[in-house]
Amino acid sequence: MDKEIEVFSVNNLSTQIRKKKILKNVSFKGNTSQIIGLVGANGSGKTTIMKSILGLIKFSGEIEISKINILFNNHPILSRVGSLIEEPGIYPFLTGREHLQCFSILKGKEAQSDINEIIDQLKLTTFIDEKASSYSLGMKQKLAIAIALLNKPILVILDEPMNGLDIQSIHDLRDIIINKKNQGVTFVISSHLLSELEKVADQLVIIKDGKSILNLPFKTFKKKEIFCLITDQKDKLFKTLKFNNIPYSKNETIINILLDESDEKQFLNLIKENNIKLKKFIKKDTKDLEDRFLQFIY
Ligand SMILES: Nc1ncnc2c1ncn2[C@@H]1O[C@H](COP(=O)(O)OP(=O)(O)OP(=O)(O)O)[C@@H](O)[C@H]1O
Repeated sequence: MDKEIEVFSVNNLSTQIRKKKILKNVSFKGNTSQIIGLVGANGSGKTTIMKSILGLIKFSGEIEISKINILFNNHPILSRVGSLIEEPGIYPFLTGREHLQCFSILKGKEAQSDINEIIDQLKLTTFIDEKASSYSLGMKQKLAIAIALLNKPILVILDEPMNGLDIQSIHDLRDIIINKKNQGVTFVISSHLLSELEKVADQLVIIKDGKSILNLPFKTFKKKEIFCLITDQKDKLFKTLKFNNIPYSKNETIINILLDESDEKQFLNLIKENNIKLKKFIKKDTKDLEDRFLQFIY
């Protein structure tokens, strides 16, 4: 399978709710068999991004799935997109199987085998014929994931899919995601469980205050060092960082950058060449992935 085929793209996505800017020029994309991990603090804008891709809210910018433009309320390609956003919408008076039947757009034998395969893979057999009113939080979550995987989607969007799942179920879900990815499905998954996300995601997109501040392979994020900088010539520094494709995050005073350790000297030369004076330049010690994430974005 050709892994370079683009499945979706988000370009300069911006949204506002009652004059409050929520998303600011977010851009990223996903190819066939790629899993994009969306990570960010509470309220950073992950769910809003997912809702925009699904055409559920108004936005400016451009979103394409399979080269077809997604607009608010006009999204013909979405029959090929599975999603779980926020609370799973489950009807208490229907059984799990009836939910799957309602949401299936396939017909006859194809629909039946799609439903049976998903029940099997997600290990839903013991409760799928019970009414959903008797389901625990985790069971509802599993059913909602099953609905998202119905209809042989090309793209699956999962907002916090591990919510409420036990250890075995998280393990099973991971296997299913990887299995589907190997069959060519693209995923966008948000999670606060970095160590879980790391096990499946290829690409890491970090969202901070409605902006995509980092978009790089997960492995690269793990490998690179974080350096902390302070300068009075911020604009000049940002220009240099952008021009040289050096990932950075910033707050009022501090700028964090990601570099290969071996590139430290080269970077300092670059700073010199651009006549930028640094007041501080130190390598941060990071214990693990979580610490690395916290030190980079805050
Ligand atoms: N319906 C709404 N009305 C007003 N503000 C909203 C609405 N929906 C979202 N927001 C605001 O948009 C911002 C982004 O919210 P969003 O739910 O996208 O964040 P998130 O990254 O998914 O957060 P979490 O990790 O807590 O789920 C927040 O500041 C939130 O308060």
